[in-house]
This record gives sequence, C-alpha cells and structure tokens, in this order.
Amino acid sequence: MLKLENITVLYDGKVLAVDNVNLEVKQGEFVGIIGSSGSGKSSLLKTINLLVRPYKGKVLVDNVDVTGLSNSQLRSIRKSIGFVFQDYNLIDRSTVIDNVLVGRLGYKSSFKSIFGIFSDEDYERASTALRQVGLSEKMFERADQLSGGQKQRVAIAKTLCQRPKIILADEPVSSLDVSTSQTIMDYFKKVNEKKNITIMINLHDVNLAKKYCRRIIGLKNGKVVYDGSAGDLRDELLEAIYL
Ligand SMILES: Nc1ncnc2c1ncn2[C@@H]1O[C@H](COP(=O)(O)OP(=O)(O)OP(=O)(O)O)[C@@H](O)[C@H]1O
Repeated sequence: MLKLENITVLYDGKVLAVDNVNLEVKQGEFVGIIGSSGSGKSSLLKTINLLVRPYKGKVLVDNVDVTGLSNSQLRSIRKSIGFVFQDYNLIDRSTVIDNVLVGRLGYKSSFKSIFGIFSDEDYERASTALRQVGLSEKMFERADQLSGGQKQRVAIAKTLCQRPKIILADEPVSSLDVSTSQTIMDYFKKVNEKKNITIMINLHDVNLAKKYCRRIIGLKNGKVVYDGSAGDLRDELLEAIYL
C-alpha cells in the first residue's frame, strides 16, 4: 500500500536528512522507526504525506505517486493518511468534540469547512472515535483542560475520524510518562489490530518499539541500517544504529 522509492530529503540545498531510502509497507503493518536524534526519522515520516517535499524520489500510496499530484488531488489522498504529532496539535480553546471533528474537514466542501458545518453523521463518527479512545465523558471539556495523555488520545480520535488507511505518528509519546506512554501505545495497537490500519511510528524509546512494533526500521544519518523484526534486533545491531 505504501512504497518509498529513492527518497532523499535535502534542507536548504545542503542538509542531507534522508539519504536514498527505499521501503515497502503493507496494509496492517505496525512499523517502528528508531534512530538517534537527527537521524532523519521525522523528515522521513513527513515526506509520506508531503509535509516535507522530497528532493528526489517517489512516494507511492496504493500505486499512485503522490509527489506528482496537484493540491486538490493531494487533499483526497491526505484523507487516507492520519498524522499524530508529539505536541498533540489540538486547538486548546476548543472543546474535545470540536477538535475531533477537525478530522472530518477533509470530507467537506471548502464552504462547509470554513463555517464548520458538520452533519449528524460527522458528530456520530466523532463520538464513536472518542468512545474508542475511552474519552466519551470528556467530550464537552476544553482541550487545554486535559492531561498530556488525554490530549494525545483526542489527537488519535481526530485521526480515526478521518477514516485513514495509515496513521503516521511522530514521537507521539515522548512528552509523556512511562505508564501514559504505554496506554497510548495500547491504543495504537488496538487501532492496528481491530481496524487493520497501518501504523508507522517514530520512537525514541527502543524498549517501547520492541514491545509494540512487529517491524522495526533503524535509521542512521538518513539511511536505513536495519529493517526487520523486533525479535531479531540484537544488541550489536542496536549499537550499529545508535553508535
Ligand atoms: N526544517 C529544517 N531545516 C533544516 N534542517 C532540518 C530541518 N528539519 C530537520 N533538519 C535537519 O535534518 C536532519 C534530520 O532531522 P530530523 O528531525 O528528521 O531527525 P530525527 O531523527 O527526527 O531527530 P529527533 O529525534 O531529534 O526529532 C537533522 O540534521 C536536522 O537538523
């Protein structure tokens, strides 16, 4: 469902963040991306939905090269790709339900999205998504009144509302304590297993990656230096990624 061909990311014409990466990810995979700070994890993830444009290479989503699409065509592809950020990316002063409804905007005409006009079906989907992350009772609270873990669950609900085929998550637990991180990872696991949504997740914490991700990709200086199962990731291979 997802193929990266020779992806290279170059910032300001000189910083080589991703160096000729080739990857294939099948529907329903749970992939963890690990590597030292600056190894290119974030840049790689962001090229998949073109938050960062690759300098070279192709991103194929269901065999369509998204790098060649116009903005309106891209809008339709982006509906199928959810993105979860480290800092939650919520509208603090809005309610939880209004934040989750943002996930429906990709399905609205520009007129309806500007005026925030949502149908009963949109509200139904938003409340279902909140139920899936165990936050129904917080629906009408303001987002800035939630804990970090709850905010990240709202962000996941927002993404689920989009009905994505794939969720990309960029360090989604690095601001959270150990037990809240596990809760969030459990939600990603549930979404992956119950809905067959592909998950690609950048993680600082190798132990979390090994516990949750069936496949691990190790990046070093923008190159893939490991691509295999969590079980095969022995200490000497980890050293090669991090040292
Ligand atoms: N917008 C940018 N402009 C210029 N250089 C950038 C930009 N974003 C990232 N870089 C550089 O690209 C390289 C890869 O950064 P990236 O953020 O992708 O790595 P990372 O593995 O996600 O790091 P971290 O774990 O610290 O978030 C680094 O050298 C970084 O300084």
